[in-house]
Amino acid sequence: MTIKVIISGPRGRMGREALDMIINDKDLELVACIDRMNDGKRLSDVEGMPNVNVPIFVEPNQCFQSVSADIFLELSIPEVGFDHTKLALMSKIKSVVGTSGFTSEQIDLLTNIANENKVGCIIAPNFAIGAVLMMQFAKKAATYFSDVEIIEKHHDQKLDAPSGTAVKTAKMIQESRQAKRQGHPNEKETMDGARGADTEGIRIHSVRLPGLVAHQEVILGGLGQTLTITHDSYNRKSFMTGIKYALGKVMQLEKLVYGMENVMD
Ligand SMILES: NC(=O)C1=CN([C@@H]2O[C@H](COP(=O)(O)OP(=O)(O)OC[C@H]3O[C@@H](n4cnc5c(N)ncnc54)[C@H](O)[C@@H]3O)[C@@H](O)[C@H]2O)C=CC1
Ligand SMILES: O=C(O)C1=N[C@H](C(=O)O)C[C@H](O)C1
Repeated sequence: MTIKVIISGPRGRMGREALDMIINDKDLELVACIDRMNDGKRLSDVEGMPNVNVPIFVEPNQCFQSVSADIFLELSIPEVGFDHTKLALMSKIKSVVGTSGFTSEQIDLLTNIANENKVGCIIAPNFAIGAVLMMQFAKKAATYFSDVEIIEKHHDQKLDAPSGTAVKTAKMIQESRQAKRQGHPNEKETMDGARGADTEGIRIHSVRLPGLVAHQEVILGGLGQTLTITHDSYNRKSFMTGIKYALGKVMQLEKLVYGMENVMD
């Protein structure tokens, strides 16, 4: 039996790559798309899209009520991704969420909906295996180095800052160390933002430049030494193995899991 997938954001950079992955995988079947335009059209009617005869919906609820699907794959924009996921879970459709930029409160709300309805959901700040390992290594390193800063670097079309990966990395590091104010106690910013965003003392610096895809450095400092843990995604294929893995894993879940590290064997 194939796993039936609805994808949100099919014309985006991630959506387009995920469409190809799903279409070429014998275990997966694309059954519908949610987009901000082309309502009522078939995917095959849209220029530049693969020749697959599935419906496109602008209204997520109309899609969830009329299409039989196993999983909703959210890859659109932060502004709508939360509502889409909430509606999918309320319709008892398992969800895999790649879209970043959700607040902690939004993640808590989705967790409650998924867990109360016993519907599987994976929110993956980063699907790339190397990025997940980078976060785990950073968490481990922070048990020895309590001073740490994060530099995340992305393409200049990214809507949210800091990145979902940086936020999750900081959360994982916070599990290994006490909240700590870093730097000189009397330090002052003479230009706003010079020290980056502050999350329980961990500073996150966001770089946005054309030419970049998705990159992160976690720099840990100790007496006379630093340790830098780096991950680079050079293209969006780097995320596809993780998406395929999450689609398989979420089928076994009846609750929400935040982070791929929590479903990796
Ligand atoms: N978790 C992960 O490993 C990764 C997550 N991302 C995240 O995935 C999301 C998508 O990234 P990209 O593809 O680079 O962005 P993109 O800007 O290329 O694509 C977003 C797409 O969403 C569509 N969209 C806008 N409103 C919509 C609506 N109401 N319904 C359905 N679709 C709508 C846009 O038309 C666009 O085609 C971002 O939040 C990004 O941060 C990106 C790469 C990896
Ligand atoms: O927008 C992107 O491109 C990416 N977004 C995710 C994030 O916010 O961490 C994952 C990856 O970094 C690519």
